[in-house]
Amino acid sequence: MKTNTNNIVISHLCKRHGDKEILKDVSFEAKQGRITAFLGPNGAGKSSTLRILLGLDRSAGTATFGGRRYVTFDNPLKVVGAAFDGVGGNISRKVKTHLKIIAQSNGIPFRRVTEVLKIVGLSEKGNAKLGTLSLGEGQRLGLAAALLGDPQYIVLDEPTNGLDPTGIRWFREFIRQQRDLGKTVLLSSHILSEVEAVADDVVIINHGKVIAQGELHYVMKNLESLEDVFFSLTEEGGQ
Ligand SMILES: Nc1ncnc2c1ncn2[C@@H]1O[C@H](COP(=O)(O)OP(=O)(O)OP(=O)(O)O)[C@@H](O)[C@H]1O
Repeated sequence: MKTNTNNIVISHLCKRHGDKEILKDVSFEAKQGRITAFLGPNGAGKSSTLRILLGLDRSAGTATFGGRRYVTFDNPLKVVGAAFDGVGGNISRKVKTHLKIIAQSNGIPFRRVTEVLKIVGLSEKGNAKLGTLSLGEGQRLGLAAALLGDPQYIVLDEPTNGLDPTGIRWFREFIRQQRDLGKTVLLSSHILSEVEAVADDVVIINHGKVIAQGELHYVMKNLESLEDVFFSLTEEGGQ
């Protein structure tokens, strides 16, 4: 049987900040063609894990894309698309220019800028200045930047933060399309109900420790919602 290698594999991450152990042997996989939601309350360790995955921080253990660490890719944007909070960039710069600068520094043709603006529904905003974008438009621009290199892996930290109901609906449709294209999607959230509708698999982290993982319907068992799952697990000693 052919094994699928386009998975994100997080393996035995351990991390301390001073006396505080913030990641305690964190291990899980995000599989190709599936949406994996990485869930947990504020301060649980989600961003710390994603930062290590994206080579922005170090720790014991390994975090790889298809068996390779992020820092080993020559043109990472062509392999991994990531969006963390905020767009960054000069607020007086045009949306198109912002994306062109990212494209240029990653060997991506400019025509891709028009394509990604269309994918995220921002075609009309190409000449708008970054500083004039709404929160939701900024989120879409972050996604556009992540998609520039048509990456296999999509890693999004709190992608629905600040989106209104229309934006959340749009995002769900968008991320399902990416999954159906065969991408490996990992997204973090502390708002369980916002990812419940799209997640195939879930990983729940609390106090730096993975307390549950598996297919959404398996983890939810007979409970009504992920909120119920989360509270039942943490009340039973998820510390
Ligand atoms: N540089 C640092 N120095 C000290 N403590 C840190 C540092 N970075 C993170 N932490 C701590 O590590 C823990 C995990 O933080 P992290 O940002 O990974 O959580 P999170 O699950 O992403 O939370 P949120 O949903 O609020 O973004 C927190 O207790 C945080 O205070």
